[in-house]
Amino acid sequence: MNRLEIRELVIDVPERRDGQALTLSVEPGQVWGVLGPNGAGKTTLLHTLAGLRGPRAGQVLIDGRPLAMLGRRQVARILGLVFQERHDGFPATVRETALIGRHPWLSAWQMEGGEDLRLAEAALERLDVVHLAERLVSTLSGGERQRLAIATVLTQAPQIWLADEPTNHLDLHHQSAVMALLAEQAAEGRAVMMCLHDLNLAARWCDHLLLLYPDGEACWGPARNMLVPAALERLYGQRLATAEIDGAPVFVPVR
Ligand SMILES: Nc1ncnc2c1ncn2[C@@H]1O[C@H](COP(=O)(O)OP(=O)(O)OP(=O)(O)O)[C@@H](O)[C@H]1O
Repeated sequence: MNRLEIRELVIDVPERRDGQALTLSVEPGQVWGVLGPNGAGKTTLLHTLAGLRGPRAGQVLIDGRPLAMLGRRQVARILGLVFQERHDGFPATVRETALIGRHPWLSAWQMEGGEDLRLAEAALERLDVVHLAERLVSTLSGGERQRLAIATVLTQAPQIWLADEPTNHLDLHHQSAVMALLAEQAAEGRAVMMCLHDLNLAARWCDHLLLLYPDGEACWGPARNMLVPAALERLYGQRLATAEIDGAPVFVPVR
């Protein structure tokens, strides 16, 4: 089990003054949601946490060790990132793509073995794309691609999940299935942080929330403390009506 710690972190959003420094820990077993309007810096934060871009200030630590001091392979064995956007590099099938998740676990030139194939197959099955295993990725629909991206990270088997809008392109059933998968990952002792645009998915599935405001302001804490209608209305600049269904708050934008 690994914990992700953010210490006095100022993300580098181009052409924006320094935002509030973030200090928080994503503990094994926790599901964090990052909420904020377009351009608030959610993707920038996730990429900073994954070590893909540097912060303006502060540190990202895994189990107390600065991310910058860990090798890329070591990081890739611990931390998985579901990207918001993806581009086809070279023609590959769905199965070959899922198997890319095993690369951090293989030495240079080592072929994937039976256990790697088994993990990939199980992940494809779990994300409901196993029937597409032989298909070229370029032929997939948006939702099928999204499910493959998550299956690839599941094949990678990281202890820390960073997911950028994991429910993008998904129909209602697959949205629920993916949120249930991420909650299950946490219940098994992994740490999960995801960016979400859907407040209601966040309210139902996340136990902690980080609100990122477009001016760089931020607040974070247990979800029940963050799901305050006035704070959410200010976050999105949008009036909301609130109800409660199944014990979770539900927010609907109103005119
Ligand atoms: N290379 C760049 N040059 C200039 N501005 C950039 C660059 N990369 C990102 N930005 C800006 O940084 C801000 C934060 O972008 P980011 O993708 O992190 O936002 P986000 O909260 O994930 O948005 P969304 O909800 O639209 O996905 C945006 O205003 C974006 O236009």
